[in-house]
Amino acid sequence: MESIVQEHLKVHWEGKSTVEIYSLAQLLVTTLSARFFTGLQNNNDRCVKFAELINIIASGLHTFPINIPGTEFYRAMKAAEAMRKEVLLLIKEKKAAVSSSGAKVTDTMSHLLFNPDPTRRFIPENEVADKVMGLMTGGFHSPSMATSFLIKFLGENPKVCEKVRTEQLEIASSKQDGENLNWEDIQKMKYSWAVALEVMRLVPPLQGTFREVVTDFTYEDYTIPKGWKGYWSSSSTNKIAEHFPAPEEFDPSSFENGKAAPAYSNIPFGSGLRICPGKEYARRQLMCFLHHVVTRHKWEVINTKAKIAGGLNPVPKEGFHM
Ligand code: HEM
Repeated sequence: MESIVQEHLKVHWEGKSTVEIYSLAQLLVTTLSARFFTGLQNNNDRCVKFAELINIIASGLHTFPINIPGTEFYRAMKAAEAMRKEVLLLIKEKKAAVSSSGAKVTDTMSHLLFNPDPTRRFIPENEVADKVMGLMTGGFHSPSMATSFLIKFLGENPKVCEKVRTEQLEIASSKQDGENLNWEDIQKMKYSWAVALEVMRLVPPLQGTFREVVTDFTYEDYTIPKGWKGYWSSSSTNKIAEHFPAPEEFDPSSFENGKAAPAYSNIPFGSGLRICPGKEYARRQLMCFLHHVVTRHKWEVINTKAKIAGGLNPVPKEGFHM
């Protein structure tokens, strides 16, 4: 992960006077997903293509399912077809590489292809492609949003940024030259994580999603019958004044020194049985990027009044320029 993050910063940040963090974050998370979920590495062109396709697929996820030309859903279906072709090609290439050279298997796709499932069945290629696409799509918008907004808030709050930098420099100074960050280092990034939690509280990367009501219940005199669909919203749950006295203000101290918000009061990753399975991966990714960016670069936000489009994810339409 670290070598990909460092290479990304070298190519896209070093020596640049301005960067647009939103599209760069999309490219970074796709490059990481491509590496860990498919084994693809050192192939920027294919990652750029994946990022373009996933962007279209993700935009079609919460749209009305009318599959006719001109609709967002139609575009998403077309992008999903193209993506499936790409992933099936990667599967073919991987099988050829493994049978010709016995290449080492260190990614999710290989694991799914070359190991039987618990019922001793080998998973068909199409199903493997589905799972890989699900992971790459799930791991696209939310982590790239979180990364972009984290960088934006730090650019707008220099004192907080300086405190994050001090924490990260301390961790950097405890490492040997070239030594990778490990999970203990990530856990030491307490203030940095508090800042990330506060950013995701204010701007949840995923605004909410649906649940089916499994039993009749009454809430505030309304009876909700079994079978109805409910929508839970992190953007309103995270701003209840009882838990966050100034809910609209950016104040990382709410989570500082390991302070935890009461259960279910800050739910950027959802909660319960369907809580985001990529939560710890996302934390590692966010903290690893933050470590390297803050110890090498200083930035401020150019388009502080960037418009954010609502929807499934909050999208900065013109990006965030730093
Ligand atoms: C900052 C980063 C992320 C945030 C804020 C986030 C947020 C969420 C939220 C709110 C949900 C819905 C949970 C629920 O219904 O209770 C979810 C589900 C999901 N996330 Fe994430 N996510 C992030 C990163 C990732 C990553 C990196 C991956 C994949 C590697 C991922 C894969 C998924 C999947 C597959 C689901 C569906 C789980 C299910 O329905 O059982 N997410 N995520």
